[in-house]
Amino acid sequence: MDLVCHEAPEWAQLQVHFQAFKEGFDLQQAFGADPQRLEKLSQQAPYVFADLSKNWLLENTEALLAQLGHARKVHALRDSMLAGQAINTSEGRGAMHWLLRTPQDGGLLRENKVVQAWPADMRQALGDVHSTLNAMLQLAEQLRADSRITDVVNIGIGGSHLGPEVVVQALEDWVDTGKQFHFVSNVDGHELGHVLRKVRPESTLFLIASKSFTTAETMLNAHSAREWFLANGGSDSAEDACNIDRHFVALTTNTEAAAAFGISRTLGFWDWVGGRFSLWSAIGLPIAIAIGATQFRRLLQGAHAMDAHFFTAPDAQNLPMRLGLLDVWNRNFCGFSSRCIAPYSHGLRRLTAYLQQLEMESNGKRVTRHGHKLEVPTCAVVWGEPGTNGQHAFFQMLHQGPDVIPVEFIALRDGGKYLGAHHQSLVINAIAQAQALMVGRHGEGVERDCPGNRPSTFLLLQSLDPASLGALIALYEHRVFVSGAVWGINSFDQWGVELGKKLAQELRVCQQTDDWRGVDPSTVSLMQRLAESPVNGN
Ligand SMILES: O=P(O)(O)OC[C@H]1O[C@H](O)[C@H](O)[C@@H](O)[C@@H]1O
Repeated sequence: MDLVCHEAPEWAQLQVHFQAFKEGFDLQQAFGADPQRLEKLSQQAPYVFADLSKNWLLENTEALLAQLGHARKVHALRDSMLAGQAINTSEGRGAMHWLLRTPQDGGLLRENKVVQAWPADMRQALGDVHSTLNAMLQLAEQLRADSRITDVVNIGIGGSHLGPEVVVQALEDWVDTGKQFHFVSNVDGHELGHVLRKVRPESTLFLIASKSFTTAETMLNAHSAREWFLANGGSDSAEDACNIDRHFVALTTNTEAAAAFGISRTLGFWDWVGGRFSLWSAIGLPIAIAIGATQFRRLLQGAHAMDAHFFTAPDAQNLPMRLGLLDVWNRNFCGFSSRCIAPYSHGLRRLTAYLQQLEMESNGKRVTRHGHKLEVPTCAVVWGEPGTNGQHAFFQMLHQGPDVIPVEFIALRDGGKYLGAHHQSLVINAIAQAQALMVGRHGEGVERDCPGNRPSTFLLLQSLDPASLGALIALYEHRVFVSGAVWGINSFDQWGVELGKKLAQELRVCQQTDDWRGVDPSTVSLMQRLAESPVNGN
């Protein structure tokens, strides 16, 4: 029987190792004691330079973590992922999002001999990936050239929203269509309503993005968008120029449901693409319309370079492996319950929201994939805001609060087309914050003193271009895989989110029948308050 993670002898070894930190570990002294510290704890991975040296790591911490990784069979699980095996055990599916960015001939995976010969089903899957990709990019180019379309409205939620939104925002300097992009996710009618106020049916393209094509929020928004379209001059007859066929496209694995909704143009994908890993699939259509086929392929190329790195680099130089193990170290041994993400980039302002789904929906679990209960914490809370804004808000707590919270800085070497002085100021602030967290301030009075010795990681991209962004996102995907594998959890399902959806449906039935049997008094009272009209604002 498989051991749960904390029963592994390597786990106990790391607990003993952590004792050294209790006896007083100081980051600045660690740099003094080892002139090679920076070199050992930093690396260049494809498109991403990473400096891990300001973390609570001793000379041999990473080696001990790598031993834990081996004991937890992280590499074997990685091989299973690569072989397309059903590592998403609770749903009986593979997790092959990496295949979505693999070139038709196997690219770097074949060059690096990761894949010698694809088995027939894998060849078939790769062929299907490329036919859909080609069809999607062709459609994207057609739509880009269609000057009658001025606005693209993506309706989707979770994985069918966050990835495309983050990428389109991040690559704003690469958006060259002259079209406006809108992302509607919330079932709160204000979001859709505010977009519909700005657009006209004859110049708007609606993308209905939903892997399942059953998600309540997306379906309600899609129905409302269609009603608005028909009520404002659009038609459901193919004979009219402004018709649903021309103005709605579905992005889904459930092509039948899309057809039943009345959308004939559908781009499909496969159940082995998890929602939060789907921006590389047909769900990426808004990205492809925004930046065009060539740049979309660059996004895939950057991610593929990171895939090949993850599948081939030795542990000591494998960035997703190092970061995934660092996450386990920080969470389980150092006891840090959250991690702050601070992208020093306006383009990456929604990256944290994206990572919250990627990390917390993947690894926010407390049983192993074999059904054993874990007695140790798993995924840290991921939170944050872009810098320098965060500095003028919650950074106070990072510097002087009683809890130690590791911070992850993400910065760009080249700031793009805007004023150099702005970019200099932005990046220098990021570097100075990482320095301040480490050195602290002492001897200036209790209120002013900052304890310092606070850990951080610094990720540096050359620029916010499609390939670098692809690599950055793939880095996070694989890092989450690594920590999930160490904890022994299935990082690819999300049963926890089902419960609230089911209860919302049940409450609707209670409300319709006015039958509240079995429902707790607090819930009943809230539901009844909803039904009452407010009196004097109370
Ligand atoms: O793409 P859809 O099927 O509409 O799903 C959208 C989202 O909703 C679900 O509740 C899941 O928590 C997410 O993983 C998913 O991305």
